[in-house]
Amino acid sequence: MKKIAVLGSTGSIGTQTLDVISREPDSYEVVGLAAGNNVDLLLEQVRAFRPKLVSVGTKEAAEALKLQVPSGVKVVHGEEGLIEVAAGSGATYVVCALIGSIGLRSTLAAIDAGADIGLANKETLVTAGHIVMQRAKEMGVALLPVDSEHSAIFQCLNGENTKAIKRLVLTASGGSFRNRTREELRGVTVEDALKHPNWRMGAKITIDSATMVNKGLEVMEAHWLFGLPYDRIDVVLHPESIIHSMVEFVDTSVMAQLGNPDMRVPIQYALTYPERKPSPATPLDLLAAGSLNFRPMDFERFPCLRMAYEAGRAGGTATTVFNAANEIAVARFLKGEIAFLAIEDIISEVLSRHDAIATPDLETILEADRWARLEAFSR
Ligand SMILES: NC(=O)C1=CN([C@@H]2O[C@H](COP(=O)(O)OP(=O)(O)OC[C@H]3O[C@@H](n4cnc5c(N)ncnc54)[C@H](OP(=O)(O)O)[C@@H]3O)[C@@H](O)[C@H]2O)C=CC1
Ligand SMILES: CC(=O)[C@@H](O)[C@H](O)COP(=O)(O)O
Ligand SMILES: [Mn+2]
Repeated sequence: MKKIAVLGSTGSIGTQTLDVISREPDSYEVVGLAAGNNVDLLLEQVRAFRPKLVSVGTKEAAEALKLQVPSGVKVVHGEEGLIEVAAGSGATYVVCALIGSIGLRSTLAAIDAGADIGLANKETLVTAGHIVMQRAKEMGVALLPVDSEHSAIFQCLNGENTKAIKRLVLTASGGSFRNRTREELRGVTVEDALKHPNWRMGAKITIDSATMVNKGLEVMEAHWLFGLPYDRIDVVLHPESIIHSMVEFVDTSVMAQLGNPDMRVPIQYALTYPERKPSPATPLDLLAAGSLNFRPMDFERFPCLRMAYEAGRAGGTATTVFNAANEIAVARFLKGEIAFLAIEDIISEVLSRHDAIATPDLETILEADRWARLEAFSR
């Protein structure tokens, strides 16, 4: 039986993780849950899964929750609370499903505690990929990708020698505005931006998908997970989101992983690897799908993806700053403070004011993250 902690249990990935877990109650024991503000849903989860340790965003929320949880459940809060659930709940497997670089320190804490990691929180790798990968290697823990593209690549690789890989091809749906010109992006609303054509996800990643920042973060995530340089990681537009990504090998063979868009499949694979189990997802019917389409990526139309490659190639704190500036810009767009196109302007301006530091230590990364957030607030 796996002892599981879920960081971000009330979110899109967190709730789907608990759905997967609830279908195999004899295989998992939930020992820790962590959330932000959604105390009501967290309380429901506590009642259903009976973890011993839970964390919420604030002290006030923790005080309220303490009055309602069954006796014996310890309630903690804040980033230290996340770290306690990650490293002090007795979990042997931690699902990192927080949104944003707030997931970095708790993911590192889980690795240091020797837990295997199911990693959805891509911002952690973008922010500090060299530290996370090195720490996982030193601790001998598995870092299993949850993100659909990286799970697809992981499944296609299936133990192949990295030397046999020619390139990775990440598929991109194009997001909510894929059929609009740049001119047509002026004045788009938050509501429109939140309508992803294929996936139902949290708000931040849905906006990232529309700006193509999500694919940029995923290129960086692939760089760290699979150890390939940026010129061997490509992106292709695939509006159906049925091929989740591909690997081209040196002998010209291409392996692809296909399936209907349903995150419970990669979540479950990360939990059961190397085994496969039946899934509640709807089986793929290629005859019903009819055709699969592909278009080249247009870096003029999606400048955030170009900036992501540039930041990735610059390396060091450039990717930290790219991510942090984007997090603030997206939060401001969601609050209605800035226009959709201002997201890319903010990322560009903040990056242009930053001199990247190569191979930064954790404190340097946290400092770059703080600096970029302040800069992005003031644009
Ligand atoms: N959703 C998807 O289908 C996919 C998501 N991913 C990645 O997975 C990660 C999670 O995404 P998603 O599930 O969509 O995000 P959501 O916004 O739906 O969920 C985020 C979770 O993190 C919690 N959280 C946010 N801030 C804090 C904080 N400061 N302290 C404690 N908890 C916090 C939220 O708690 P609360 O709601 O209680 O405030 C919630 O549980 C992201 O990195 C995303 O890029 C990758 C592939 C697909
Ligand atoms: C489900 C998942 O993994 C998301 O990251 C998804 O990839 C978003 O789709 P696009 O970024 O391709 O629109
Ligand atoms: Mn993805």
